[in-house]
Amino acid sequence: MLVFLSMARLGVSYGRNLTENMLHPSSVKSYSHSRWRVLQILRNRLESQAGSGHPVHVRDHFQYAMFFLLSVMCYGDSVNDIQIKLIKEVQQRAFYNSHKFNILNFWPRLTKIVLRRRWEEFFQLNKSRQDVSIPLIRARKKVREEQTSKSSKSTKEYEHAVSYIDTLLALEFPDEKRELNEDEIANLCNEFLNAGTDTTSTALEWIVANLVKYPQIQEKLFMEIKGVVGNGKEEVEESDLQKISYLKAVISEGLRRHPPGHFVAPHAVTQDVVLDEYLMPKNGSINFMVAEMGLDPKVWEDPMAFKPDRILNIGSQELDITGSREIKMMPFGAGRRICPAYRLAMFHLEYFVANLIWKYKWKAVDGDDVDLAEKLERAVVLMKNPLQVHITPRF
Ligand code: HEM
Repeated sequence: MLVFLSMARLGVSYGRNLTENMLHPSSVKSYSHSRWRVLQILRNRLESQAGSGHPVHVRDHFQYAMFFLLSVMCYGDSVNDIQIKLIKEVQQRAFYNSHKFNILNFWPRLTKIVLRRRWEEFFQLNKSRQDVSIPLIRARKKVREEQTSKSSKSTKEYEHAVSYIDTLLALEFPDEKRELNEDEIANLCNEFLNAGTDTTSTALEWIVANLVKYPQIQEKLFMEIKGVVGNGKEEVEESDLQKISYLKAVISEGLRRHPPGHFVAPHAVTQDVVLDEYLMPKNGSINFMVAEMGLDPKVWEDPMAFKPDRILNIGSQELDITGSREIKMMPFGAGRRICPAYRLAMFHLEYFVANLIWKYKWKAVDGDDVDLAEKLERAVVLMKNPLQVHITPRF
């Protein structure tokens, strides 16, 4: 457990900074090839299920797409389909079992005796993640060394894209004068994938669910995309996205109404603070009710409704989702510990929503309304009844 806790600290001080660096717009741009590749894979998966005549269950396809994309950003472009499936399998097993291990944080000396089996299970699970991660780290290291020794002349931008591992391999602890070891790198990769995949794929499912439930909003979005992209193009390109203001409004409204996490990670109070006559003592643990904020009727009129126009109507003062000017909603947290990948997540949501709506008409399964009931699954709030749809190619 000590290993686990020290990695949590590493995650804060180093992992966070590095995640921010590699998610800088200039690094993100070099992944456009991978995004296009993942979009093709996602479309093939959706179409092959639609072709069977059965409704399409989107969740697994969306999760797979996000695992694929973030695995490439983490381990480099050479990870293959089989490896992605393995990464997804071990990451999800760890994620869905994580609640069982919280208790091990308390009195480790005692739990090592009375909960010996659970400790074994925890180490086993951790080992299975490392067994998948470490060969990928070594493979990436080799690719990088080969690229450097050949001083590769490839003009393909994606072959030079900096992966998360590259940034970790280049790191040296200033005080200890040592590099990160493989276990530490693997743990930071686990954090990267864990924090980024289910959150983004869940947000995608909620947003598409609302576009299925409200076909007039879906149609409006389609027409707005058409106005920018024009006829005859297969892809909504990344440079098109920022021109479609209704798209950003749909995504923001989706995150307001259905933030994937209803809380942020626990924070600590650094000094005694009195708020509304309540004392929050120094070192007290504190959290924020993210979902409640987005549904506050004092801030949002008719808060339960899905109305992207309300975001457009905010006007010239664009909605601030980072909480730097005001806090009306904070799906990514706010302040110093805001999600380091919030721009990337917004960008992925815009890219996939735009391209999926551009390519297909999405309809509810005959006679069914879309049920927006929620279910808490570990830290993420999912659709209780996973979305099922019919899709028809538009062109
Ligand atoms: C819609 C998608 C996403 C949502 C809603 C989301 C939301 C959040 C929230 C609420 C936090 C906690 C902030 C706090 O404690 O104050 C967080 C932290 C974090 N997120 Fe995201 N996130 C998303 C996508 C991503 C992606 C794609 C990545 C990585 C590629 C990522 C990496 C992280 C990391 C590493 C942390 C921990 C940062 C720290 O320890 O300071 N997230 N995210």
